[in-house]
Amino acid sequence: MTDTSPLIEAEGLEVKRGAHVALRNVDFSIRPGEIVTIVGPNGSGKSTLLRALIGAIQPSAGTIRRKPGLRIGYVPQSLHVEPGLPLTVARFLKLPTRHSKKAIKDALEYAGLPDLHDRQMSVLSGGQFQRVLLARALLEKPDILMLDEPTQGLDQRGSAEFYRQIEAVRRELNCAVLMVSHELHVVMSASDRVICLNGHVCCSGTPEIVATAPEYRALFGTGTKGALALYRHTHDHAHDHDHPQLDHHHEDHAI
Ligand SMILES: Nc1ncnc2c1ncn2[C@@H]1O[C@H](COP(=O)(O)OP(=O)(O)OP(=O)(O)O)[C@@H](O)[C@H]1O
Repeated sequence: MTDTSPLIEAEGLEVKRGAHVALRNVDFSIRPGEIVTIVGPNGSGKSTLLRALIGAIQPSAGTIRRKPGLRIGYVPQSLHVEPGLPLTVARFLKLPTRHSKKAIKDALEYAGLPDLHDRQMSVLSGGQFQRVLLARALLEKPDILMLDEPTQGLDQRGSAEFYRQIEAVRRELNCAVLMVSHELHVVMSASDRVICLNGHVCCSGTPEIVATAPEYRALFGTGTKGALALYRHTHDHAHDHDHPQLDHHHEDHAI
């Protein structure tokens, strides 16, 4: 039988950054194959939550349980690569752990970059660079992929394409996805569950439930309504089998 127990589970999490309490009383869990998105205003603790779940920051209270042997693929917001440094994509992907040529080729393919092997890192476009970071995370064969605002600096189309790639990766590799994003309209409709954070969990649930929650509206207003519907109209065919809980017949009601 498939094991659907949570990959990571946090209870009563409190995380301090210096004297500042960045997170308090946060409960969280993610199951195999789920796409969960964290939204919230600047400084609401989104990156802090991801870093605590990875184990990069110690919580000051509460517990985090990771499934034994859990493999996490982490895609950071950005990464500085010395511009003058001659470094091909393939070599970059071998740092710091060596991987076989085949593994690198597969990872680039999953990330949507089959031909970029020998390209210099310094000449990549923003979208290509983020996909290389995605390929690097995929090399770890993650049970869960964590992305911290991975489309910063990409234009709207570039980020929509990036998120579609993430959905394709999830389908093919069957990994869970936990991401932080500001692009509510794109990301919320692609998620199974959305968590709205503001130092604590304001509200959480399916994109529809969160978009209509008063706590969410107090933070973001109702401005995502049109964009959320628009994205659905454009992409609902591709998403139907992935998100059976999304009912496309009710797009006109007030979300
Ligand atoms: N090293 C640190 N020392 C002190 N305070 C910190 C540190 N890192 C983060 N903080 C504070 O913790 C809070 C949460 O920061 P975090 O980066 O998690 O927010 P975020 O929701 O990811 O923000 P953004 O959307 O702007 O990226 C912020 O108020 C921030 O100023």
